[in-house]
Amino acid sequence: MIVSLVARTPGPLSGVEITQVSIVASRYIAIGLVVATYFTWRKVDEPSDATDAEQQPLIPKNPDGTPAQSSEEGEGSQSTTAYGSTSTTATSSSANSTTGNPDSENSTDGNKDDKKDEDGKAKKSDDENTNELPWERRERKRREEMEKRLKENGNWFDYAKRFMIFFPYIWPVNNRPLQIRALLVGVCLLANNALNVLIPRQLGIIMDSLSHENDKNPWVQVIIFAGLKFAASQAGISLLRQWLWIPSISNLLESICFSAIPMLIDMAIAFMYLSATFGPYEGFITFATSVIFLYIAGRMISSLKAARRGEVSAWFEEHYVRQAGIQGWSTVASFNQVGHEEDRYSNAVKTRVEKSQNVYIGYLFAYAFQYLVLLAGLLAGAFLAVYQVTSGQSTSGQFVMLLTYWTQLVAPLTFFASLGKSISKNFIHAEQLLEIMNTKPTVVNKENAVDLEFAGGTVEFKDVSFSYNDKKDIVKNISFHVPSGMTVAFVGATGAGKSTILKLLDRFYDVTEGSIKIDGQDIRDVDLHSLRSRIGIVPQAPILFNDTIMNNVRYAKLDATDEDVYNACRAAAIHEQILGFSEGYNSRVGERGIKLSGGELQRVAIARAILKDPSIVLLDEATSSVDTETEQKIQDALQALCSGRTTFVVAHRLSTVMNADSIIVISDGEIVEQGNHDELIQAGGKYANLWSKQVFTKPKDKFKATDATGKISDLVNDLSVDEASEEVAKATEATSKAAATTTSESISGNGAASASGDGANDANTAEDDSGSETATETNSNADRKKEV
Ligand SMILES: Nc1ncnc2c1ncn2[C@@H]1O[C@H](COP(=O)(O)OP(=O)(O)OP(=O)(O)O)[C@@H](O)[C@H]1O
Repeated sequence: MIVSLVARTPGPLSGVEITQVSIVASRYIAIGLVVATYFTWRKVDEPSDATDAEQQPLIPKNPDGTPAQSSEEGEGSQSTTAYGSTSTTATSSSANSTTGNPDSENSTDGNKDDKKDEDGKAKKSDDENTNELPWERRERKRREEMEKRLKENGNWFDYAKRFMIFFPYIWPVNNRPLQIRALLVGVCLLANNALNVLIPRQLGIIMDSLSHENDKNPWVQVIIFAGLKFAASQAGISLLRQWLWIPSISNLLESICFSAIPMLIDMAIAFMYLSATFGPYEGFITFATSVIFLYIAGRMISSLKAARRGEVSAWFEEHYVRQAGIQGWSTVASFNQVGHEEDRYSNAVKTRVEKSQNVYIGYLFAYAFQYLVLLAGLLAGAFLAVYQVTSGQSTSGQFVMLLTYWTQLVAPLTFFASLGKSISKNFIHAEQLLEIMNTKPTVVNKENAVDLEFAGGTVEFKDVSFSYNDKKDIVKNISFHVPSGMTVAFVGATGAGKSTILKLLDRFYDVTEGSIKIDGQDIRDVDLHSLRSRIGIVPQAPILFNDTIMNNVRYAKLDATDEDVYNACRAAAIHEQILGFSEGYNSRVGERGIKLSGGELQRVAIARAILKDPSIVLLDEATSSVDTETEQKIQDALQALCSGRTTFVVAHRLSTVMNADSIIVISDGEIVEQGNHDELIQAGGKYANLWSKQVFTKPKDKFKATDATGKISDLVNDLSVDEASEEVAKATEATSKAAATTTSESISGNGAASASGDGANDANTAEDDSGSETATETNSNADRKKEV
């Protein structure tokens, strides 16, 4: 077009030529807008570089690059015994001897660390955080950018602006080839716009050349027409565009970029071109028709928005009911509720279908009305053109061009109406996504949080209270100090808050009051990633992904070799069993690990923790579902895992925690007793009470053992015969002592009396938590701040 304008004979520009120049100008403006938008957004993200994220292993390394173990072993080995070992004297003395000192030491450490933190903060700017991998930095920046944008106001502009937070997810950030493709796609779209006007124009030229209204060669004009049609066909620019845009990024973006924007450009061109050819009235009619059409389409869409929202929620409800039924199939089957579930699902489907039908009917009426508007516009435009042709102001070829152009214009307009529907649908879905993205996590990194500086793993809980929902305190003002490498066990009634304490340490939740410190650093001040990379947890109910066993175990350390995984599984006493599965390590475990037994699930979780090689170990009922023999094997592995590392164990089976360096008895969120096994048995309080119940069989127990030796007939726990006899003797002695002191001691004696009564006299009596707790609580409140 430019070439033909340059090559033309000099003279004033005709209306058509002015239009052509305008078209070219509008294209460049459009390209300019696209480029400007790109550069505005580009500031949000870092440019890619050779050391880019995607090329790096996903597993973060220790800051010092050394294996976690090496830095801790020195300290841990001083006073440490393995999990399950019984260096009680050393432990308690070391623990007790530091009752005052570590506090002061820690506070000094804390001050030092605080200072260090401040220095660190001053030294390191955000971008200079050398411990941060490029992909982490980019993620963080995106998050920050997103947070900035998440400001909700009521007007339309802000509503649209809120969706800009999706931009980094739909634009190929840091992918230069894809960005170039996107720009080429823009060029293709503009070429399509040009073709939309050139084809009808060419048709008019052919008509005029045939009727000798111009002196052009009709043969050549037909060839040019064929060339333009080819370019506009599925084999032309459209094919090129689709090839360039194979990586589809999002429906919404495609709809806007490939349909809405080109259509707006088409409208602008049509207005200018028809004004130049038939005069301003024709252009005005076209413009007015388009605007009225789009206005009505917009109104219809917004009036149907509520119905669409209803349809989307019905769709989600249907999906939820189906998923819940499938996931809980065993509950459904065992409670004979298949019929109930079928009804629930069919009701959900019925509701969704009804809502869909309402929306569909609404759209049908909207389309019909929009069609009438278009028809009225065409009629008005055609009447005006007919008048101009009959009055000699225009040629018949131009009339043909008008009709053809109108048809071409109607197609994108009608498409735009349906596009409005899909855009509105996408926005409604995007709203739901926005809601999720707007939900702030309860635990987040503090601004400029620094990495945890690990120095052995000393853990301190200071006046910690916590509640899940502000209504009831689950953990109440607890304090204890655990020197590095020690093993601490939490025991107590179900629901007492034991698991919650472990979750607080792993910072799944932040404490409501008080503080938790690791090596003198408040865990709220350290980077969450650096904290969790130090902690390995075996949860009470481990959840596996619906993937192979190999991938599930490897999840703890994505770059672990197969051999590493085998070793971890061997240590967790599950290797042989996995080999026995039909596809060995490649067997899939099903949704949440449903295809594994409870014991297998726990052992896979233990293998995962072993593979992670953490510095602090949290075992929450880690072996509750395995049989005694297997547990014995796992204990060896756990012993190796916990050796030299600060370990927290929650267990109901007391035989698994009796060798811990310190045992803390929790009742209703409070520490009611603490000490090692012997001390607690001697104290004859709640622990002795629990112990005696686990050691003795109940007199009325119809499963009382009747083996040949008869020696172990009184034992119900999983201790060896010798151990058991010894423990029974100890327990009996302790409980008798406690009973003897009952009469003379008023406060601590209540607990002892309860233990004695329960344990020695009536082992079958149901556990009287409240009775014995009052006394022991009072007694142990004074000791609450005692160190482990
Ligand atoms: N996410 C949560 N939201 C609200 N309450 C919770 C949540 N998790 C646990 N709780 C409540 O907190 C209390 C303590 O739970 P926790 O799991 O810590 O007990 P526990 O001593 O470990 O019990 P168990 O021995 O049965 O595992 C319980 O009453 C429980 O209902």
